[in-house]
Parts: sequence; C-alpha cells; structure tokens
Amino acid sequence: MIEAVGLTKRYGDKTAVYNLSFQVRPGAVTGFLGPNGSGKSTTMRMILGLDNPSAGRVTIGGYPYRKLPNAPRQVGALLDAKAVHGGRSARNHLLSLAQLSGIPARRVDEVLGVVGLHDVARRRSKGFSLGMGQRLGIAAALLGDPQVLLFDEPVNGLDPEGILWVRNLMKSLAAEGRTVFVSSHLMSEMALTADHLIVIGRGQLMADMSVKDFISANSADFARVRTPDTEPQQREKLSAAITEAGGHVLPEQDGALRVTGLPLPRISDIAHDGDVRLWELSPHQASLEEAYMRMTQGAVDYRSTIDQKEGLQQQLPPGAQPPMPVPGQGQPGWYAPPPPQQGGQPFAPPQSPPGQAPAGPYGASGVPGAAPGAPAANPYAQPAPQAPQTPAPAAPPAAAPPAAAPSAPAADLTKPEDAR
Ligand SMILES: Nc1ncnc2c1ncn2[C@@H]1O[C@H](COP(=O)(O)OP(=O)(O)OP(=O)(O)O)[C@@H](O)[C@H]1O
Repeated sequence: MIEAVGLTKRYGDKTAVYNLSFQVRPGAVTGFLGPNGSGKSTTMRMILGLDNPSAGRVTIGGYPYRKLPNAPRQVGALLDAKAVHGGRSARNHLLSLAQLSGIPARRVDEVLGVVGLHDVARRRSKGFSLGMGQRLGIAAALLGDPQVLLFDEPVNGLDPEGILWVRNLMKSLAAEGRTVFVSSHLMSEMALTADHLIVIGRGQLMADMSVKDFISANSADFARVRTPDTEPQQREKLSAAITEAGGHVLPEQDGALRVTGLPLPRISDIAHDGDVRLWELSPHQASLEEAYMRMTQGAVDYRSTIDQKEGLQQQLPPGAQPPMPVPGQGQPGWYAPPPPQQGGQPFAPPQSPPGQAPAGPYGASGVPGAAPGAPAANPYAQPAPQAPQTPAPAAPPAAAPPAAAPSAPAADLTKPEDAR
C-alpha cells in the first residue's frame, strides 16, 4: 500500500503539491487524475524517492522508498519512457537494469515477451516509436516482479491494440493483489481501467473515491425525450407539462429534450396524460469525462481562450445542484427506477460478459475479460477481444517471486553509460 500523509512539495514560491493525504490500496487499479500541472508527476516522484517532500511523508508498505529493503524488487515504475540510453538495445537496457538489482537475465527475456518487444529486442532503442518506447518502459517496471507499480501516462503513444493491452495488464496486475497506481488524461480509458480514483487540482486533493461514486457525485443523470420531428407543437406541449410537474427541460441540438428532476416513468405518464406521442424516452448516465470536467473546471491552469469546454460539460438546470452520493452505495440518480415489486427495473445497467482468462504466472485466479484461450504462461501479452466494464476482483496478494528491477527511476538513464 502507498500512503501519503500531509504530502507537500514547494519549488521556491511554487507549491506543486499541498497537504495531500491518500492511500493507494492493493488489489485495485487506482487512477490518478488531474489537469496539467496539478502535481501528479511531482507526487509520483516523491513516492519513488526522487524528490523530497517539503512537508508530510509518503510511504510504501510503511517505509519511505529510500528506506525500503530491496526497493527495486518491491516497486516498479514507468515515469518517463524517454529516459533510456538510446544507443543501447532494448535487451541491453533491461539487462543493465537487471544487473543493478541482481535480477537474472532470463527475466529480461520474459518481460520482453510480456510487452511484445522480443522481435526488436536487439535493436537500438533510439529508433523506437513512441509506443515501442512505452512498452520498453513498462518492461522495465515489470522487471522486478514488484508488488507496487506506478505508471505515469502508460498509454501515451500506444495504438488501440496497445491501449487495450495496457488496460488488461493493469487489471491483471491488480487482480493478482498488486498495488497499481496509474496517471492518465484519457478519461475513457480510466473509466474502463480504474476501480478507484484519486483526483487532484492545483496540488490539492479533490476526490478519493470509486469511479462509480465519482461519476455520481459530479454529474446529474438525465432523460432524453423525443417527440415526433414533424409535430413541433407536441414538443412544446410536453416541455410545458414537464416544467409544470417540477422537471427541468433543456433542448438538445438534435431536437430532443434533456429532462432532469423527474423519473422516467413520471415523464412517460405526463406524455400519456397530455396525449403526446414519444419517439424516444431513454436514460443517460454521465461519462467519467463529463464528471471529471465538471469537478476540475475550477482547477485548470492552462486553457485555450477559444475553447471553454463548451459542449463537453453537462449543464445542470438553473438552480439545480448535483445530487450527493450515498457513501458506499453510489448515487441513486435523479430518476430512480421503481423497486422491483412496483413494476421491475425499467433500465437495467449493462452487464459485462463473465470472461475469465487462465490463471497467471503469479497466482491470479484469472483476468476478467481477457481473451479466452490466452496462453496461461503469459497473461499480459494477449489483448482481450472486448473491454471489461466491471472492476477487476481483488485477489489475495500473490507471493512475490524474487526477481526484478527497479524501474527507470533507480538510475539516471538520461546520461550516457560512460558517465554513470
Ligand atoms: N523541478 C521543478 N521546479 C519548479 N517547478 C516545478 C518542478 N517540477 C514541477 N514543477 C511545477 O509543479 C507543478 C506541478 O507539476 P507536475 O509536473 O507535477 O504536474 P502534472 O500534474 O504531472 O502535469 P502534467 O499532467 O502536465 O504532466 C507545475 O506547476 C510545475 O511547473
């Protein structure tokens, strides 16, 4: 587990991180989100002992990184994929990291296979694409078979197949009981990958909750209602009736109505009572991106003067406040379905397919959503055909086989080999 208590970092007058307290628990993927310059990299650097806190502390398994016994084998990280000696081959780069930590050479070949770089293992990394560099950085992070993994923007530069692979890798690692802390600006990806979120803005903690609770707390669900396009008077009539019943109506660009404040069955009844035909009556749940934009809009430092995120933010009706989440239960939404005994659930949440991959080499029971028939010897190398929507189940921590290396932060890899 990673634990930060009152973590603060100042660079001269600039306070990059202020009074951050959070825990990153094993058995889950924890997403680390925040606008540009909010302090994510600074926090990760302090976790890895690359920067000293100005105040507070951060520990891994109870120890500051620098006091961790055999730290490189307990913690792996990808901070900057470009921090590689470009004149070395991928294999030699990993071999040098392995040697620093007493990791056997065969582990290098294993991780090259895991990240899909075995065919280019003897090529100099300076010729690598952005995505190949990311894969090499991930290989370095995995080298020590660590229980705690930090990834700063791991999908940066990866193609869709690579993104899917990283998603499944993160979930697999967490399912094996490891602590996985990953920063990303890709909200759609985080929605699929993370179980839990820590969100910071201008160096301060803004949220520490499950993805589900985060979306619920920072958005308002709404209903989309559509009347026949050919009869605009029906739309007007329905709009007036909904408003009179206490609902809030906003026009959508395509002619539909966005309704908040009333449950779907009530909207249906109002339409029926007014003799208004409906072409559509559908629930809409906000995306993580919408919720994130809503929460962080006041904490963004760098913003285009011509793009004020119009259209990306879900507007609340005048005077309305987003509903508060129920701790541990998420948010019921503004149009709660009736209980089953009163007519069943009008809109069931999508169910994810119950795919289970074979057991992994580190003792995981299976990777939800991983490809059926994926080779058991290497669960990370095979992208799954579909994206699992449900959080990976936590597995008991696997015994950590001794192996592996610190990842990039252990050595200054930006310097030529001779200079180190
Ligand atoms: N070595 C440094 N000296 C001075 N200021 C720094 C230093 N490192 C970071 N900062 C400042 O601290 C703040 C936080 O930077 P940091 O890189 O941690 O943000 P971030 O959330 O990782 O940003 P991004 O999403 O753009 O990567 C920024 O204002 C940055 O300019």
